[in-house]
Amino acid sequence: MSQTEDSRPATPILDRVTLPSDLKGLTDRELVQLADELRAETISAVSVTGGHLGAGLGVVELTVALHAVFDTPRDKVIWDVGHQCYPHKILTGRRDRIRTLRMEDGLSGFTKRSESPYDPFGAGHSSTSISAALGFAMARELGGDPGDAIAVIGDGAMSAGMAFEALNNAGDLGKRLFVVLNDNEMSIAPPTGALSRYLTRLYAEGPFQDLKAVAKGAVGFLPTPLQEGARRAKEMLKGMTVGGTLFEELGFSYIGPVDGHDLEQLLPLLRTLKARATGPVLIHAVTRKGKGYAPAERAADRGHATAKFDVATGTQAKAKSNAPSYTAVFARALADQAARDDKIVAVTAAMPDGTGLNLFAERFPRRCFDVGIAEQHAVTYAAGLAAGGMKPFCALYSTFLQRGYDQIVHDVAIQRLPVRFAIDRAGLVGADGATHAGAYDVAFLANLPGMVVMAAADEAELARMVATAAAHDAGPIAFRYPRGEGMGVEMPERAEPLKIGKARVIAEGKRVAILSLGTRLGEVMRAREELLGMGIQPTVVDARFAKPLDRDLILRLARSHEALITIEEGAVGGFGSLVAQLLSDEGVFDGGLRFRQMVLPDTFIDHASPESMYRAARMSAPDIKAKVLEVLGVAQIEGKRA
Ligand SMILES: Cc1ncc(C[n+]2csc(CCOP(=O)(O)OP(=O)(O)O)c2C)c(N)n1
Ligand SMILES: CC(=O)[C@@H](O)[C@H](O)COP(=O)(O)O
Ligand SMILES: [Mg+2]
Repeated sequence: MSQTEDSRPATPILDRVTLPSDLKGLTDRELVQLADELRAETISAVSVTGGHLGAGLGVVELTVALHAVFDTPRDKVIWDVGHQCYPHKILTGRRDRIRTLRMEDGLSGFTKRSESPYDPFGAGHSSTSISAALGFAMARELGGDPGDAIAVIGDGAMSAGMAFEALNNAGDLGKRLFVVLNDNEMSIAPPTGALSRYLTRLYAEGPFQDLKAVAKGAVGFLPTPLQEGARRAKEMLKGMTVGGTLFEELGFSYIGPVDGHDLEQLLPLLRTLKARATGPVLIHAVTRKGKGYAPAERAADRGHATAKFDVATGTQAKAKSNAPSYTAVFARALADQAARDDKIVAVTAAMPDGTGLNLFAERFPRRCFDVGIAEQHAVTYAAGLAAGGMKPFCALYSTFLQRGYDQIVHDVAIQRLPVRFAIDRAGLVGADGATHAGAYDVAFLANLPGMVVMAAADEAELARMVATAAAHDAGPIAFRYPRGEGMGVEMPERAEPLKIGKARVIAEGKRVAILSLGTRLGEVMRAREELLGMGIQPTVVDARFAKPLDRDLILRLARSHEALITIEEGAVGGFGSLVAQLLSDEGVFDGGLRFRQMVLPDTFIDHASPESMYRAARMSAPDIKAKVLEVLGVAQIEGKRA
C-alpha cells in the first residue's frame, strides 16, 4: 500500500467512508480494497498510540462484511472484550479521532456505549457478548429496540463459562441471533483447553453444518453482480453435511468453518443469513491474529498489545525501566518459594505472561496451570487443590478476580481453604481505563471472615508477602500489587514471612499519623518531605495488612495524635473503612480524634496516563499534603510554617 507524505497510508476508498451506510454504495471489489486500506489505517493508528493490534487486524474483513451487510447501528454488532474494535471505530464515524486511542479525553480502547451509537454494548472483560446479544434479541421480540443482534466472540473468550451459559439459554429460546466465532487459535497466549482442541478439530476434519434452508435459493435471492460469490457460498453450504457439532446440540445452526479473511465468501454468506435465518446461528470464522502485518503475525502473542512502533520495522518504543516490574518480582519470589516447597502450585486464567507465571512455568511446568479465561473456575480449582493438600497461588488481575467473587466466598473462605491470591494490576492501570482498574479487591476481600489481605508498598515487601502467603496454611490469604515497575528498593537476600497483622512504622512524628496501605507510600513520603519544611512532622505507617488490622498500633497512634489519615488505592469500603470501624468500636472518636480516608473517588475513572489518573483521584503527594493541612486546620499558604 502506498503511503502519503506524512507517512499515513493512501486510503482512497476509506476516505469515502464516514459511516457504515457509506459501505452500501461500494461494490464487493471495492469492499475488498477497503479492507486493505482499513488494515493499513489500523496499523498506522496503533503505531502512534500503542494498544491492542493483533486482534483488530484479525477481524478487518469481518468488520467490513458485518457493516456492509447489516444495518448498524439499528443492527447491533457486539464485540467481545472489545480489544478488536479499532477497525470498527474507524468505520463508524471515529476515524478522525483514531489516533487518540487510549489517551486522556481520546477514544477508549474498547467499545463504549457513551462513545457512539455504533457501540451498543461496552466491554473490556471477556465472554459477555453472547449474553448481551441475546438480551438485545429478546428485547426486540418484546417490542424493544428493533434490529439484529450479532455477537463476535473469539476462541479464547468462548472458553469461559459465561459464553456457554449464554449459548445454553439462546439455544433454548430459539430466537434469531448471530454469533460469529472468530477462531484464530489464539488467546493472548496460545489457547489451552479441550474446547480449543475441539474447534481445531472442527476445521481439521472438514466442514459440516445443517443450514440447507439458508443455502436454498441463495443464488436467486442475491443481486446479479454477487452471483459468483453467492455461487461459491452456496457450493460451500451444499458441500456441508449435517453434523453433530456441540453448537448444534445446543440449538444453534452451525455454519463453517469459513475463511474469515475472504470477503468473497463472507459477504454472500452473511447476506444469505441475514435474509433467511430464523433462529440462533453460529458462524465459525477462521482467522489469523495479526493478519497482514508481518511483525504482528510473527510475534508469539501475534501482536496482541503493543507500545508505539515503527511501521516499517515493527520495532516498538521501549520505556526506560529503573526497577523490575512487580509482576516479575512476584514470579521470581514464587519460584524461589516453590523451589523449597514442592506443594506450591500456580494457577492463571489465560494470563501467563501478564501475571509472570510463564516464568514459573518454565521452571515448574507440571505445577503451573493455565485454565483459560475462566476466573471462576480458577478460584474453585485452586480451592480444590488446597483441599487436596497443595498450596495453590491463584494469580489473577484484580479486575478479573471480580468474576470469581462467589467462588472466593463460597468455595474458599467459608471452607477456610488456604488459597493464596496473588492480585496483580491492583489500583489504577492507565490506558485500559475503568474496565480494568483494580479498585475493589480490598473492599470485597477484607470483609470476608478469616481472609488475610495484604498490599505491598514496594517490591521488597511483595517478595515478603509471597513468603508470608507460602507459609500461611491457616486459611485464605491475598496480596495485591500494581501494574508497572517497582520503586527500585534493595531486595532482601531471602524474603522472610511477615507477622500476620503487623504494620511497620516508617517515620515517627507527631500531631498527624498517615496510615498507608500499598504503593501510595512513596507519595506519602514525598508529601511528608514537604510538610517537614512547613514544620509539620507526620508519623507514617506502612499498614501492610488491611486484614487483620494492626489494632494495637492503630489505637496507640489514634490516642497519641490529633488526626489520623488513611490512604489506599482502592474504593471506599476497604482499609480506611475498617480502620474507621475499629476506631468507632473502640470509642476513639468520642475523644475528638480527627479522621480522614483517602480512597479512590466514587466514579469510574476513564483511560489516561497513570499520573493523570492519580491526579484525578487525588492520590498524589500534593493531595496528601493538602489533606494533612486540612485535617490540622492549617491554611495552605506556600512556605507558611505551622
Ligand atoms: C474476564 C477476562 N479475563 C481475561 C481477560 C484478558 N484478555 C483480554 S483479551 C484475551 C484473549 C482473548 O482471546 P480471544 O477471545 O480468542 O480473542 P483474540 O485476542 O484471539 O482475538 C484475554 C485473556 C479479559 N479481558 N477478561
Ligand atoms: C484486553 C485485555 O484485557 C488485556 O489485553 C489487557 O489489556 C492486558 O493488560 P496489561 O497490559 O496490563 O497486561
Ligand atoms: Mg483468539
